[in-house]
Amino acid sequence: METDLRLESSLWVGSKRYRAVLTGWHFNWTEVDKKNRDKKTISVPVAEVVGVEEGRVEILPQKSVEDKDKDFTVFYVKRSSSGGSSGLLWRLGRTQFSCPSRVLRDQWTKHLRTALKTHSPLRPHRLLVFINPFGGKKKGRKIYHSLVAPLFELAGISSHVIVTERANQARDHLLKKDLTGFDGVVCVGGDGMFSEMLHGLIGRTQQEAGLCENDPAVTLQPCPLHIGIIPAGSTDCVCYATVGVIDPVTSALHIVIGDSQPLDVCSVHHASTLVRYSVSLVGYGFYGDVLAESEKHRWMGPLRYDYSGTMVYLSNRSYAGIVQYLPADPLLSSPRDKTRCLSGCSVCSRSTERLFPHAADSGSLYSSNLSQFSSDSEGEWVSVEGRFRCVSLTCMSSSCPRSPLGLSPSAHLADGTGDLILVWDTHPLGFLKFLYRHTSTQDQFDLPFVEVHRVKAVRFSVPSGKEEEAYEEIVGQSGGIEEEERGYVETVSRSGSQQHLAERDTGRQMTNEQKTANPFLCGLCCSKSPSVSVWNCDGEILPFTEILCRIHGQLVRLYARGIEDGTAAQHCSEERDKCERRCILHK
Ligand SMILES: CCCCCCCCCCCCC/C=C/[C@@H](O)[C@H](CO)NC(=O)CCCCCCCCCCCCCCC
Ligand SMILES: Nc1ncnc2c1ncn2[C@@H]1O[C@H](COP(=O)(O)OP(=O)(O)OP(=O)(O)O)[C@@H](O)[C@H]1O
Ligand SMILES: [Ca+2]
Repeated sequence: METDLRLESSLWVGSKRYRAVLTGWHFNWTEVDKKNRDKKTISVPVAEVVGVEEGRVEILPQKSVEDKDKDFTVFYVKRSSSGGSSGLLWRLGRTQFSCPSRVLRDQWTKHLRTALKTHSPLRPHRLLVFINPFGGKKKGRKIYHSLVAPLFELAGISSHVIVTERANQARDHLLKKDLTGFDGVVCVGGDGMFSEMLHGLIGRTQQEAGLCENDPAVTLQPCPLHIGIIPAGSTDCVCYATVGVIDPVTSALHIVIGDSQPLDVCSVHHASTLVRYSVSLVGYGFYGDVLAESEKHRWMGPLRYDYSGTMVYLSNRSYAGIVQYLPADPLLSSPRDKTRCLSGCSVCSRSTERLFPHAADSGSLYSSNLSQFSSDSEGEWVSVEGRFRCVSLTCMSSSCPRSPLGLSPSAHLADGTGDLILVWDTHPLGFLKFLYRHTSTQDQFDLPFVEVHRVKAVRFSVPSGKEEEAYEEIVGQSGGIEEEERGYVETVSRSGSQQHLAERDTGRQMTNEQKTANPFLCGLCCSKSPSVSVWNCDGEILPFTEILCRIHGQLVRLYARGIEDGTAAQHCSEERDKCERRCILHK
């Protein structure tokens, strides 16, 4: 195959002559000039070629073709530094080549297109795109049509575009409508839109596999369709943590070339019922309170989090809780090992083999009880009880512009584990120090009141008496809660089985239980500190306090490749054949 695809000839770019070579994996061109003594070569991996067109072609600001019959144009991924973000920006590179004859031109275009098909098997041909017209600065439509659609067209991708008219439309579409022929789904929006893709695709996949999502012990079926995220929200944490930059063109190029990044997902259950899925944060205490408070100030836009964060910090709260966790195998990795999960991470690659040892035979999908979450090398459930400033569980680093290394800088995107961060009650300055360290490279876990554990599952409950106490507080303040306010949990009938999914618009519809759990919504400045907080699940308030979380390794796949480290990318371009994508030591 390799030798079949090899092509070598002289080509011209402008007035300069080049020696161009296409091997199976790379397309290189080197200027044939005595002055080019160190033989500087431009080398593009075939997997990063976006498209090949006959003639001299431009696509921006609009497509134009000058049909010179000895010319062809190659479009490819070009990297540039992102100035501050952790990853690299991708741009569309373009080179117009001239051949000595039309026959040779046709040979080049044919060989390049065959190489693309052979070496990029996951490139999408047909995509289902959902645009949230109200996400972020309400620029979703413009971003898609001006920056993304031209790239899809260039790459020969046909897309079916749906501009949403209501919340959960995209999720419902993925759950119920015909998805035949699509290779992937794309959301143009923020974390909330991504969450709709997540719930729609996971739900649909389990429904088709006949699996019950409510049972935390069931091994869920990984989703066959890839998810692409075009960031256009006010919070784009999932995009930032999986690509390293928030940039629609970079994300569109990852989609076009069919990059594939598996992602761990956490299922959150209450009383044998699935409540939600999460990829970035399941947080109680501080992060729950910030979210609850911020719902009242939506008009402030993204600033509402800083305002609410300050208000909640000043209210100086801590909460009693019992946290039980199932540790992951400590021999595989540690949340304090100072590594970072980067593109091609070896910890995640090894996890793929561990998580799917017999990918071919789909043996036993069920395990009968929670103890079977763990293998022999992993420990037993550990239980701790006390007062916490916050309890956070994250499946990945959860890096974002506000915190460039994230909640857990050494967490992995696809290792089948999550990091549980316990911040015990402490004095206000200590807690401020903890928060502040998220904004720099200082280790937020190197504090005496902070613990971090790599886990596979977590249970949370409040010591007996606390929930009743909280209920008394609310009833005392509000004069009681009306019965008709019940009905927060939506019942969805799927393939004959009744499943409960918590409705998304939590700030607007709440049960008694949630009101009980959320005294914040009754005013921040209560005379007495509340006994219970709420859970923040990827930006949604959960209607329950007692939950069980389980991490499902590599349940979904994104059109991404993890964060590319600047120095590693340089190394790759110089020594591509030897380049091993890996986790490198952080700092
Ligand atoms: C002194 C500076 C401290 C800065 C502390 C920065 C910590 C930043 C940690 C960011 C963690 C993001 C986790 C991702 C969650 C997403 O799945 C979710 C959906 O988009 N976003 C949120 O829930 C939105 C949650 C947003 C939480 C923001 C918290 C901001 C706290 C500001 C505290 C200021 C204290 C000042 C005291 C004088
Ligand atoms: N047409 C629509 N009308 C109203 N809400 C919608 C619509 N389409 C999607 N949504 C909902 O809007 C929510 C927020 O959208 P998204 O995440 O794209 O933007 P965002 O600006 O980052 O969000 P947030 O306001 O939560 O920060 C999503 O949870 C989604 O369910
Ligand atoms: Ca993980």
